[in-house]
Amino acid sequence: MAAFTMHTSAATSPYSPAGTAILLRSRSRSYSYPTAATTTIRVSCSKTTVVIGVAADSGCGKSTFTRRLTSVLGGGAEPPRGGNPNSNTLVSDTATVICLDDYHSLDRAGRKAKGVTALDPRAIDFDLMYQQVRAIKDGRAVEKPVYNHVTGRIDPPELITPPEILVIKGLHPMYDERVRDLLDLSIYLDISNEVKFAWKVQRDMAERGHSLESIRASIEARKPDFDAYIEPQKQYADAVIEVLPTQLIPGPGDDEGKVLRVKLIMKEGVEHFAPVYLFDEGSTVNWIPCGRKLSCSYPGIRFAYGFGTYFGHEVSVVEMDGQFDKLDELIYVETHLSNLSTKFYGEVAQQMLTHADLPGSNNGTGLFQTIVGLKIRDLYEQIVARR
Ligand SMILES: Nc1ncnc2c1ncn2[C@@H]1O[C@H](COP(=O)(O)OP(=O)(O)OP(=O)(O)O)[C@@H](O)[C@H]1O
Ligand SMILES: O=C(CO)[C@H](O)[C@H](O)COP(=O)(O)O
Repeated sequence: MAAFTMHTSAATSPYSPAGTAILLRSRSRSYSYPTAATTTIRVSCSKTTVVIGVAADSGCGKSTFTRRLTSVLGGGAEPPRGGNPNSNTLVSDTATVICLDDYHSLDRAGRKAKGVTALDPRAIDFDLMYQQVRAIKDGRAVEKPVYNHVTGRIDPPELITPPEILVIKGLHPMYDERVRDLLDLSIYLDISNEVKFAWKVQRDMAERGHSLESIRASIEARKPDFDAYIEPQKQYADAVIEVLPTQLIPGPGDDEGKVLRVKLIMKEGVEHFAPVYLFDEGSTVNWIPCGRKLSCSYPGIRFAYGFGTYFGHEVSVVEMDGQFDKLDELIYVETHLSNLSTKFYGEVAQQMLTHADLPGSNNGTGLFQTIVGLKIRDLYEQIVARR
């Protein structure tokens, strides 16, 4: 159920530190962390690991998003050299992406024996997840376990050294309060049931030979735990990319789930994260860009911009329904969006063209993932500059 309403209420920043400073020293920096009595945070360091959380159900675009993100950050992302061929980690010059599946405390057989799904917190070692993310943020390397998706077992650990940006992607990056508090920005990819089903069919039926019935059964089997443990995390997200069926096709709509209505919901008041807007900040806008400058075939394209509340937080929302015919014309749309955190004119369009082969490159999923990637780069640069 969508939690976005057009009322207003007080914004709450997830970052409201309070406490007395305790000085900790790590390899290349010194920090002072808050405890219970003052609001002082003193930080001086030569190296900073910014931590980003990306949450979504399985098969909902986390890997696609992190590929776009590492590209925006620069340099190719690859599994650790010479390591486990089934590693779930990606390392680039700037960022390391770890997959939280690696913190499964129960392997596939263990989950089966106990009758719990991979979404159930009992299958996850949150203590270790917290300790290791905390350590990396503090500039210390860790030996992280590896969950092997080929064998379904937990492999020997791999070394993770502190990068400039650590992305933790998976089912539960915002589930545990201790881990959540380590995040400098949190993203939730909110894929509606209809679209999730269409994507699963596309991947698991076309590419993996599963039957329609087995795909339906697997989604149904995970749904209670998804509703209980995964979806509630979206209330903590600083940005949500919500993917819904189109409203541009009347009647039964688009039953292949190819034409999508995508919303970028951005919390107000988040440090270093200024929401993107269309035309005029704070107004309500409906825009059909099709015409001389943007080619649109049926069913066209519609943008909207407005604000409201999401789980009690003030938010701005940019929405795109439909798909682009010609990606090189996207620059026309880009010029009407502000606060994009681009470094040069046309950077969004350039990123979208570079990754035209990734799923969602012709619609709002690719557009908003790219924009969130640029915002993360900007957030990182602001944090480093401040420190
Ligand atoms: N924006 C999109 N548009 C269309 N299909 C998409 C989109 N994003 C993802 N998909 C489909 O979902 C599949 C899974 O995407 P991706 O690997 O990025 O998800 P994931 O959350 O990392 O999955 P997993 O957790 O299973 O590794 C893709 O192969 C594609 O079929
Ligand atoms: O939801 C998942 C995470 O994306 C996987 O189902 C979970 O990690 C278990 O993996 P596998 O099915 O390979 O044992």
